[in-house]
Amino acid sequence: MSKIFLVGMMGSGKTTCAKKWAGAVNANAYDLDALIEEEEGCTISGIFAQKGEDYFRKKESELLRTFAQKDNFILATGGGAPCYYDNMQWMNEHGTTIWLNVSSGVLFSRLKHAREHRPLLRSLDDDALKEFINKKMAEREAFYSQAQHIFTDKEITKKHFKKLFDNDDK
Ligand SMILES: Nc1ncnc2c1ncn2[C@@H]1O[C@H](COP(=O)(O)OP(=O)(O)O)[C@@H](O)[C@H]1O
Ligand SMILES: O=C(O)C1=C[C@@H](OP(=O)(O)O)[C@@H](O)[C@H](O)C1
Ligand SMILES: [Mg+2]
Repeated sequence: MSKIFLVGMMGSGKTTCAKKWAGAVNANAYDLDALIEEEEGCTISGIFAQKGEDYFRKKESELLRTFAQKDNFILATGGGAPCYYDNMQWMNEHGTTIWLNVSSGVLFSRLKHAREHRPLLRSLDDDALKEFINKKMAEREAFYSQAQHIFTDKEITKKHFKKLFDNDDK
């Protein structure tokens, strides 16, 4: 049974990879941000604006814990999820964790075109975005590095992902 949690910075590809990789392990793809939006009937940006980040973090942690009752999934978490409450420890205790460890240059090139839906990035110009990425990576690395598996840029492929679980079929 696969219980897989993808963690990493905004723009590392968690949402994209969960969808692309789910089939490789016959699992269902979920996205924590999408589940929060569904439950709140509001976009992530709207939740941040109307209820604040603390409220969002609480919801995020609560919804994460509903995965204790699920099986056969690959969950794309939000970039901040491992860094609040004891979420990272919880994920490590309940499944397999993978850190998509993408370099800051690649994150910048992706995020500069994808600021709109990310409330923490919205108001940043290019220089401020670069600074934000470096600062957040430094702060969050202590959490992300607790993941059981670490994929660096070139390893972030379906083939590399599938290899991790090949033994499960035998
Ligand atoms: N392996 C990849 N190669 C190139 N672009 C990617 C890759 N993975 C994701 N992207 C792009 O990067 C952006 C952020 O991806 P997303 O999956 O939303 O990341 P996250 O959920 O980690 O924030 C999107 O525009 C997506 O199309
Ligand atoms: O890094 C963060 O604090 C956040 C990342 C976002 O998810 P993605 O990592 O999927 O962009 C989303 O949860 C929210 O905007 C906050
Ligand atoms: Mg995402």
